[in-house]
Amino acid sequence: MSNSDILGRLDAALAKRRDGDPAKSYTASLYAGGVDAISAKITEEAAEVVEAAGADDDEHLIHEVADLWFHTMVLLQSRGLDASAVQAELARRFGVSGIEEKAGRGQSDSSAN
Ligand SMILES: N=c1c2ncn([C@@H]3O[C@H](COP(=O)(O)OP(=O)(O)OP(=O)(O)O)[C@@H](O)[C@H]3O)c2ncn1[C@@H]1O[C@H](COP(=O)(O)O)[C@@H](O)[C@H]1O
Repeated sequence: MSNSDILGRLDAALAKRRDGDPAKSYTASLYAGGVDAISAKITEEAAEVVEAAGADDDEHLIHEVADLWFHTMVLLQSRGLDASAVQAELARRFGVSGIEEKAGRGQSDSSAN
């Protein structure tokens, strides 16, 4: 399958699972567990990414990052959001140095560290 706009197509599939049967759809079972259950899964997947980062197996690392992305997309969907919102935020940040952006935060947020 082409990977063109895969995040958009996956989001459409995840949205359709909102009324899905948890016994037949893994995504529906995640929604049924609520934000706490989805977040716990994200913590687990993030740890698997970190573990894979320490090994010399690129395919395994890609597999684990895909699992993490998938579960964060389910979390966004559970809040009525989708990947396009994150893509828009990354686009907004694009070309802005992370160091400059963080320094600029202090002008409007005195609690920034
Ligand atoms: N992209 C995914 C996707 N990525 C990961 N997963 C599931 O996420 C779970 C990951 O949990 P685990 O880490 O415990 O799984 P694991 O196999 O033990 O993995 P490792 O521990 O070995 O890393 C597995 O059940 C995977 O099948 C996904 N499940 C579904 N999708 C997409 O979502 C669509 C809807 O899926 P259903 O809701 O299941 O119909 C599918 O058509 C896919 O496009």
